[in-house]
Amino acid sequence: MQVPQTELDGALQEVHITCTLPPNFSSLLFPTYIVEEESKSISLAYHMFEDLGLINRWQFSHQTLTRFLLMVKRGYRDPPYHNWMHAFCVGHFFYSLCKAVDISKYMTDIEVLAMLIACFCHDLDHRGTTNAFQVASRSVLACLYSSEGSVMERHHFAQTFCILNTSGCNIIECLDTENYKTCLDNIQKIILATDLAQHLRIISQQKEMAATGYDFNNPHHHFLLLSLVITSCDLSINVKMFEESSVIVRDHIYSEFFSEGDMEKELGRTPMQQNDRKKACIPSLQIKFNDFILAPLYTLLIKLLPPAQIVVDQLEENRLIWESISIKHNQEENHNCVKYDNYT
Ligand SMILES: COc1ccc(Cl)c(-c2nnc3c(C)nc4ccc(C(=O)NCC(C)C)cc4n23)c1
Ligand SMILES: [Mg+2]
Repeated sequence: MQVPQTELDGALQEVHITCTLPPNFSSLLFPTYIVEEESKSISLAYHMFEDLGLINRWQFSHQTLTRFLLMVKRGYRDPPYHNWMHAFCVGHFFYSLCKAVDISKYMTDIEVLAMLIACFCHDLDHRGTTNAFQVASRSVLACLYSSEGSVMERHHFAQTFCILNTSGCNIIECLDTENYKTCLDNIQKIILATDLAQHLRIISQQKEMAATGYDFNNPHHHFLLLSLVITSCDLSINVKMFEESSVIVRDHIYSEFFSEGDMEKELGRTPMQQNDRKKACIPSLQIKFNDFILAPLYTLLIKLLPPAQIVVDQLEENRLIWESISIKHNQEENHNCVKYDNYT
C-alpha cells in the first residue's frame, strides 16, 4: 500500500512545523488521549524517536521515518479501542518510561529501538475482537495462525513485516545485517508478548527474576523484561488519572467487548460476563482485573524499575475509586452497571 506523495509531503511539512510539545508530554501520567489523532500524533511519534536519540543513533532519514509512521497509522482500522490512538498511547508510555528510568541499564540500543517500533505496530489491523473470537468464528486469521496460538499477535507482526518491506518505509534498512536481524527478531518477540495469555504463562519467571535481581548478561532476563515492559505499556491506560482511564475503559474497551459479545450471541454462543452488555458490571470487573492482572504486573515493573513508582500509586488510587463506585452501586437498587459518574 503506497502513501500518496502529496499526503506524504503534507505530513513531512506537518512533522517539521507542528512539533510544539504539550506540557508534561514526557510524564508517565501524561493524558495521551488529549492529543488530536489526525495532526499531532504523527509529529509527536516522530518526536519520541528523536528525543530518545534513535534518529541520530541509527541515522534514520526524516522522509523514511515519516513515511513509516504514516503507513503504521494507516495500518490501523477504527474499532472503539484497538485503533491508532491506542498504539500511540502504548508508544508514549514506553517513551515516558525511558525518560523516567535509565533504560540502558536494562535494554541494549537495538532492544530500545525494537520496543518503540513494536509499541506503535503491536496491534496493526486489529478488528476489535479477541483471539478466542477468531477461533470461535473460524476467521481467516484463525485458519492461518490458530495452530500456533496468539492469532492476532502473529497477524500484527505480519503487518509490521509488510510495512518494513514497503519501499521508502523501512526505517531499519540502514542497519547492518546482524543488527537488522536482531531488531526484527526482537520486534516479533515483543509483539507476540502482547498476548495476555502469554503474559500469564511467564509471570512466575518474571517474579523469580525480580526476586533474584536483573542480570543484564542473561539473554532470558532480557526476554522476560521486554515482555513485562510491553505488557505494562499495552495496559497503561489503567494507570492514567481516573478521569481519563475510566472513560476509555467504559466507552472504548467495554464498547469493543460488548460488540464482540453481541456477535457471539448471533453465533448462538454464550459470551463471558465481561462481553455481555446485559450482565457486565464494569466497576467489579475492573477490581478483579486490577487484582488478577494489573497489580501483579505493575508491582513487578516497579520492583525492576523503581523510578516508575508513580504508576503503582496511580493504580492504587484508581482501584480505591472503582471500589467506592462498586460499593455505591451495591447500595442502589437497579443500578446501571455500565454507566457511572466519575467519583473523584
Ligand atoms: C495486554 O493485552 C490486552 C489485550 C486486550 C485488552 Cl482489551 C487488554 C486490556 N486493556 N485494558 C483492559 C481492561 C481494563 N480490562 C480487560 C479485561 C480483560 C482483558 C482480557 O484480555 N482478558 C483475557 C485474558 C485475561 C486472557 C483485557 C482487558 N484490558 C489487554
Ligand atoms: Mg493486542
